[in-house]
Amino acid sequence: MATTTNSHANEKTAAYTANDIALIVRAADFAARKHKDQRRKDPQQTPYINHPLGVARILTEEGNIFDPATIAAALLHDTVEDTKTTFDELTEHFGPEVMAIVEEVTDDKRATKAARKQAQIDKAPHKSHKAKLVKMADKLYNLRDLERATPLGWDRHRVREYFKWAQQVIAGLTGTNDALEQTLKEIIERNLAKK
Ligand SMILES: Nc1nc2c(ncn2[C@@H]2O[C@H](COP(=O)(O)OP(=O)(O)O)[C@@H](OP(=O)(O)OP(=O)(O)O)[C@H]2O)c(=O)[nH]1
Ligand SMILES: [Mn+2]
Repeated sequence: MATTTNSHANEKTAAYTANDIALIVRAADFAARKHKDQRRKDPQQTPYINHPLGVARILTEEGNIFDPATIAAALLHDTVEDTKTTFDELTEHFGPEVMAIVEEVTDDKRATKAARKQAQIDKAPHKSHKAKLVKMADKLYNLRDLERATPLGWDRHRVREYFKWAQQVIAGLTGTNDALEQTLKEIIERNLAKK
């Protein structure tokens, strides 16, 4: 575990502190307030906060990841990209490590959509271990969401293109977490096998 500051950070038996629990609850509360007026693109218009909460759950329950900074960053991962939150605010409330993970998974909204999509493919292999974990869980959540319900305005072609693009991004994230990689491989193969 060379990439974690606490060598037990991913073990369920590690001694977590009051500060660790407080950090995670603070992140969940902050994200809920920042995303409060946003909805997902599914026909039911699910509250947006379900997504960051689900990404964090994928890390704990499927990835066996319990590093507090990684879980806090998962909860906060779309706040800068999709709300008015700044990186300075994240540093102020959550410290430089959590901010830096969120920064690594935040697209540059000044770039065109095509450039952002290509940048995710190109930059994936160079991300830190913790950022790769958050990115894998983010993709897994979104692919499951696509399998469950087609976003408003999307057709089968667009769904398929998202699966193909996600496969390319994920190719650059491998060697990070076996369980998440296996689950991603299965959902992508199952969906790209569809006509
Ligand atoms: N599958 C799915 N995605 C939804 C839904 N509602 C919102 N999204 C978000 O839409 C983004 C994917 O849609 P795109 O058309 O590719 O991207 P865009 O929003 O930037 O235009 C994801 O952003 P992201 O989390 O930042 O990830 P990504 O852009 O890295 O894929 C995902 O979280 C939904 O109902 N289903
Ligand atoms: Mn996301």
